[in-house]
Amino acid sequence: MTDATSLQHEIAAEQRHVDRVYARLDQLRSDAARAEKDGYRLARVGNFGALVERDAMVFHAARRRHALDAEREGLVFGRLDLRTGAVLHVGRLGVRGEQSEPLVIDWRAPAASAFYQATAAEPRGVVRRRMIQSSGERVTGIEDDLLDPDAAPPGMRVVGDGALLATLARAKTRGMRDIVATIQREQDEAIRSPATGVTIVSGGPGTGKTAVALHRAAYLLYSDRNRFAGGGILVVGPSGVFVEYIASVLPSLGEEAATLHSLGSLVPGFEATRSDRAEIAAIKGSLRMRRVLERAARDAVPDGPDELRLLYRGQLLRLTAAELDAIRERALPRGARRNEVRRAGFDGIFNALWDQANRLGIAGLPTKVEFEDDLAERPDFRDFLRAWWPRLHPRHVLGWLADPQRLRSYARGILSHAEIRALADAYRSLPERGLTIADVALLDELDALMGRPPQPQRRKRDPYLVRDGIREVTTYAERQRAARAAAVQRPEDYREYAHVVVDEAQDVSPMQWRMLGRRGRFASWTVVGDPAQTAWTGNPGELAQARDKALGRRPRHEYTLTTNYRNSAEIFAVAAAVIREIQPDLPLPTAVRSTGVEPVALTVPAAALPDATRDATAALLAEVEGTVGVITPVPRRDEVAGWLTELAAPRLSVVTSLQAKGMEYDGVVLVAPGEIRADSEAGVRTLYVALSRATQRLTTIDVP
Ligand SMILES: Nc1ncnc2c1ncn2[C@@H]1O[C@H](COP(=O)(O)OP(=O)(O)OP(=O)(O)O)[C@@H](O)[C@H]1O
Repeated sequence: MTDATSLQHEIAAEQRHVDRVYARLDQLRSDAARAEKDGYRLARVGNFGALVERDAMVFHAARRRHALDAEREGLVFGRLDLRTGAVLHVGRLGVRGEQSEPLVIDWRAPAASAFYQATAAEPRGVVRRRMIQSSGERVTGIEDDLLDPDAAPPGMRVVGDGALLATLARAKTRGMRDIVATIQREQDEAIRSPATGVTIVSGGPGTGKTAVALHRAAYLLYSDRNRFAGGGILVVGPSGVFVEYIASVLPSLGEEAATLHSLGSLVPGFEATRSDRAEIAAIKGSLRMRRVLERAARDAVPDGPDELRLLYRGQLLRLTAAELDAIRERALPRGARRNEVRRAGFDGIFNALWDQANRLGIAGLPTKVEFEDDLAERPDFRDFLRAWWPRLHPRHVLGWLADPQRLRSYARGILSHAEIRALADAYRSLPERGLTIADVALLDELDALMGRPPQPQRRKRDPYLVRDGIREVTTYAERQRAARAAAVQRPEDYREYAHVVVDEAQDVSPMQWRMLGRRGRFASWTVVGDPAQTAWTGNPGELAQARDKALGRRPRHEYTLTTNYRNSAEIFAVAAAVIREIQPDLPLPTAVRSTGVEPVALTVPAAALPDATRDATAALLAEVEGTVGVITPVPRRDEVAGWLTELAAPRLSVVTSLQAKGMEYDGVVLVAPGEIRADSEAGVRTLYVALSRATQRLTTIDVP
């Protein structure tokens, strides 16, 4: 038999199995749909036992039907032939036949781990591992690894030459793809790391850290659904662009119980996308900001009343600015939260006025309680209290930093003069340009410092209320559904996640670690990053301290990934040379794929930059099938996007070097790399990130 007929023969054999799986799937799906309907019919029988039965039936049937639909595409992707003679198929979902025999094993199940873990050196009972590629329901290719030739039965065929490389070479869509069929051993170990404690995954560019983090979320949800779907999994990435890029992976793994956020969107109501320059980010991210904010959170409100004058029974009662400040400070001892102790402030005012009224010997003074009631009824007095101690939103207090005088008084002795000047400059544009990503962590800190204003008591949620007006929840299934809906719409400031995944962790500042820590107090963690790619130029000691505090004393499990699956070897060589300039001994991953195409490096006069960028972008759009990213220095993003309006296409993105973090494109045009390099102390590292985004083609265009 020739290689080609041998391959066709094997494909046909796998197709038979795959057909059987889909036929069974259709049967299960219609069973599930029928069970759902029957469940509802059972309700009419009306006895309690029938209702419980119906509940379970409807709930499981609906969930199952949903899973079957979501995972249909390319359901079966692997096969193991074991020494024992047994054959296992591995897929996105477990499917059993009519006699309960496993037709497909879920990739997350322990029995499937050999599919990812077995190697020729350590075959773990696997003789042949087969990857099955399909398009829809049709098997299109097979790639085999013979792991234990001595145990191979006569006639066992081995075909193909590398599913991984074939997959890697395929063009990308805008979103990240799931790698479930080709997870590599070292990645699998990190994915299946214990569910408790902190799992730390590091590795150079393109080693699959993000892919691992997302598959780990899916794995955790599978291994302990109650715990992780109940509490929820929070996945945090650096930017909105990045979160959009990875968002498609989790649902495609069948998991929707995860909440995705960027560091700029973690505080409800805010969606910051703007980055600060590195030296400003270093100030805003420093733990010293906590002390600056503490002072702000205790300060008098701008434009608040600076004295109180009140006529009471013909006598003037008066509190001066100094007296008002003293009352505020007494009512707000260190550690007290301003929004929560308003009442104490008001009591301070009543007491001071009462003492004064007594001192003045006002005729016919009523009891203290009546005196307070008298005052409380007066609109002018109520207006005073509201203006003097308003309920403050963190956004108001952060806004005070835009006033250089206030900023100076809060930061004196904490930040250096130069830092205060730089920060004042940066905050001058706050009213027009809005928050930056780094500001969001400061808002969160202020929120923690000031507390929530006491809210009017909400009416308790009626557990039997399904939706407006529909109160009849009689089934377990409906309650489950209602509970799940509630879980997805967790309260806005939900902070009790069961697991927190932090991607691009090298860029999380100390203040951002505090923000994350508040959301993961009861969580286990997966922290994924590459220190060589950091843009952080602040104090490294502070960073380690804040991170350790957020992660607590939980046991740590560390993994390092060593193969770069993204870049062609030619492209990674250029990126590697750049990082070697500052870290000659840094262990770098090995890029496994060679395209034979060298990156193009152009230098053009500044005036020619727009044309050169346009030409290079058009050329890459023609050369690659998938996405093209144009990466620019931060201040140039909009200008460069303006040059490219005629080329606008869904597969073309223009992003800053900071937004490019974690991203991947088939072709990359890097504009003005020299400016990125010179931008800050972290410039070389940011350039390293930008140079390692492309899978196939890279063109850099510098200006002299
Ligand atoms: N086992 C694998 N099979 C197929 N593709 C893979 C595998 N591992 C990683 N990849 C692909 O390699 C690319 C890089 O992966 P990913 O973005 O997760 O890397 P990373 O380590 O997070 O990179 P960076 O640090 O540069 O942001 C992605 O396209 C991913 O799908």
